[in-house]
Amino acid sequence: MAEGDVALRYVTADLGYRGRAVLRGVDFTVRDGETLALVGPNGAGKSTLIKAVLGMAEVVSGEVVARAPVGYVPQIDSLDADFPVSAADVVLMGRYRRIGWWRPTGRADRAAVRDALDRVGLADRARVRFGLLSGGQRQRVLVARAIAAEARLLLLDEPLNGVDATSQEAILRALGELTASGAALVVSTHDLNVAARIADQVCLLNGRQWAVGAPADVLTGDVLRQAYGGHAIDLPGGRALLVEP
Ligand SMILES: Nc1ncnc2c1ncn2[C@@H]1O[C@H](COP(=O)(O)OP(=O)(O)OP(=O)(O)O)[C@@H](O)[C@H]1O
Repeated sequence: MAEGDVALRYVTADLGYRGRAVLRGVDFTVRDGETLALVGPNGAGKSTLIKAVLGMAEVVSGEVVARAPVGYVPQIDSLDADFPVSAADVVLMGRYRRIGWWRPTGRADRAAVRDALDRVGLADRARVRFGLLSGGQRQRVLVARAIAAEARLLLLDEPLNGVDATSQEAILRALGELTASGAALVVSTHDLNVAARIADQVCLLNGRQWAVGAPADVLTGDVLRQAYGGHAIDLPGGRALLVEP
């Protein structure tokens, strides 16, 4: 298979806040049609790596080059669920970059919203208030918003965190369709089984980039033991590993 165009590249990047790096040595490339999974313990720097693309964290040194337009799916608990809008309204926000928020929405926008909700299995929830949906359904709406935006590079921060099994499968199916259509994805996850299942590359973080490569090369006991000092982790294939500090 021919290699896709570069969608995202980190070049020996140190990332952080107010001039202080919290994550060092990030160095990888994601191409069209590829999924890169970000894994690592709490506080490893997964969100920071994603936020550096969006200008929400600082590139202290090195370089981060992303191809626009970028879609971002934030952690669900960072949102105000009482927001008085419907699921369809939230998805429509993904179109604002294209139509300008002050312009009336057209038929094509409404069709794009319906299609995006359908792709995450929520076509029948379009008019339901966002805050009345379950956590998993809200997460699916946010994925639909990124789909409606027609972004070619999507950054998803823990999209499966606290999500029920039905929503998890709907989200993973939608992500698979996005990469099949040529989008590049970066997905952070605590779940190494999910990483092994969806990723072409896995990037293992803990304050610095410990490893990046094919899942079979990165998700090994030896590599994980080094990066996750003092944590119990679930390995792909249902095995568990207790890591001594
Ligand atoms: N706005 C901020 N200002 C300063 N430091 C921050 C800020 N946000 C995060 N950090 C610090 O950066 C480090 C990495 O945090 P980050 O949220 O990127 O990790 P994470 O891997 O996403 O963690 P989690 O899995 O718990 O969400 C942590 O030490 C955190 O305290």
